[in-house]
Amino acid sequence: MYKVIVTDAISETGLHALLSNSNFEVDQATGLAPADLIEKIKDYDALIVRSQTQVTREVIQAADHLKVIARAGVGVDNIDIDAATEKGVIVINAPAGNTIAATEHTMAMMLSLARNIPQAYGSLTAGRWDRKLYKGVELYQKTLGVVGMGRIGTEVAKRAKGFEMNILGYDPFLTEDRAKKMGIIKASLDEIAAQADFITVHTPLTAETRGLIDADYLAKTKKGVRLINCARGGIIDEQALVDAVNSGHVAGAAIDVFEHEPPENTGLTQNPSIIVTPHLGASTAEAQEKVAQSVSEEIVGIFETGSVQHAINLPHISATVQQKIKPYLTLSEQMAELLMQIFKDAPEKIKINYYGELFLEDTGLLTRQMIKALLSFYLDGSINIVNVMQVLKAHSLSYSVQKNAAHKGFTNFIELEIAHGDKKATIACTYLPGFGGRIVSINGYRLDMEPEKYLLYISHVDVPGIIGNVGSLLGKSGINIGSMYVGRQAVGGQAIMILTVDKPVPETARKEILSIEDLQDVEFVAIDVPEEQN
Ligand SMILES: NC(=O)C1=CN([C@@H]2O[C@H](COP(=O)(O)OP(=O)(O)OC[C@H]3O[C@@H](n4cnc5c(N)ncnc54)[C@H](O)[C@@H]3O)[C@@H](O)[C@H]2O)C=CC1
Ligand SMILES: O=C(O)CCC(=O)C(=O)O
Repeated sequence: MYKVIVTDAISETGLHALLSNSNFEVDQATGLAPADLIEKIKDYDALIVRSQTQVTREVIQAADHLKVIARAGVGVDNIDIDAATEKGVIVINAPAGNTIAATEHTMAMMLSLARNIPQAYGSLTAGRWDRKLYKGVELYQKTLGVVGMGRIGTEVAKRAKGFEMNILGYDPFLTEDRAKKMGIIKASLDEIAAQADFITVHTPLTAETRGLIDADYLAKTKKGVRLINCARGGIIDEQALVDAVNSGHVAGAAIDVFEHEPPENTGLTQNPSIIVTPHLGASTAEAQEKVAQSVSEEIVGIFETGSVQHAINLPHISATVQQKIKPYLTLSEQMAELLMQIFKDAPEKIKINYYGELFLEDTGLLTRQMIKALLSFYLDGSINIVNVMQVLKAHSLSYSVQKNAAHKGFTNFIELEIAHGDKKATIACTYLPGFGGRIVSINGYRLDMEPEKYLLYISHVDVPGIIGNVGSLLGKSGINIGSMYVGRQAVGGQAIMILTVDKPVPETARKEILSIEDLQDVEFVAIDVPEEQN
């Protein structure tokens, strides 16, 4: 049973995937004080938040079982991603569920700003009939600058075109071609400043975008410009905006998000030319259901099948690629576990070669899986595919990945090499559709071995009688041999023998086998084999 805690107001219908699954127990506890969250989080496997809950380093460090932090929305600036990655906790979000809601809120803010709707409403409801004061401007044929042409910026641009506005788009990833197809103009920030009547920002808040629209930038804008921020507080410098509005250079602003929430700057929130909403961009019934549904389904997937789609702290891998590399996920991990148990020394260098069709795929997850299996031999169980690269770096270990379209006789082939000083070991695997995974070589010896739970790895000189002697010693210890794989360099030369056995080989039996003449090494290997593979 996995325990999930939801600490912000989330759509109950959207949580259906979790609430209807008997493997999950869901507790809802909104408005927790930071100290209460630190106390409570200890018991939970997953945490779901919106933007209210601050998931700090202290919260993450206190979470003994936490595997997933899910943000039911886009921005993850309320979550300490570095702390989560260090602890091996996957952070996911729901990137697309509230795009339309935030887009429509931006349009509502732009129209309200153009026509002074909130101010006029306030005036009339206060008993005044003031038509002169609230004369507005049209959007028609005005120039709109969209800063950040991602999901929301793009949808805003599409809708603004419906109002027959001229659109200037700025985004490091916006190409001339895409701009042309959308019927907008790719522009620089300065071009937007010089030409735009309205500027709307739709970037995340990053070191680069904090204060992107500051006093210097505002000074470059057209007199009478109107600004909208439905993205993140801080992209437009609040005090610079207030000053520019009060000076009359900026005609007005519409702000949904603030540097501190709830906002502290009354010059901003009580300014007659600035309209404000309390972070309502994503607050529609539809968006809340979609984001809750997205994170719920993904949490079920992570715990039940290991599939991750919207991880912030893992490389993104599309569903199609996940499908293609799936057969290799367990196999590559088993191969690395096996190699470590016969190699024993901590690897100082790790080399991974992908051959065949895998050459074309994103193999980042397989690389992480193998390195995790190697390092887990010496490091504690807290290492996982989320934090493995950090652990690797912290131990100053190097790894390299090479890809080669050549097949090496198989459609796909993965080779793993580890080294400690001058000592080296290699292993390779392939996947045969219809037959399953196979280890096809160890230290240069060719094999055709199905990974099994318990193995005995023996290196010896190729002389008669070894197999019989090993078999009788195992029999004496009541250990049954399931199958046997042998490989040799030359008749009478170096050879290896791998036996699959039905139960663990006790250390006394291993030592007895090791004393057989012409036998150099005997290692008992236990690898993680899922039930369905047995
Ligand atoms: N007010 C609200 O309730 C909501 C706010 N948001 C916020 O809206 C923002 C945009 O969300 P999405 O469009 O879904 O994100 P997105 O990731 O699809 O788009 C962001 C775009 O910003 C661009 N960008 C990054 N740095 C930039 C820079 N320095 N200059 C120009 N462009 C830059 C990126 O290239 C990307 O195309 C986010 O901050 C998100 O947190 C999203 C939903 C609701
Ligand atoms: O959950 C919310 O209401 C805030 C949405 C938001 O800001 C986001 O998704 O980035």
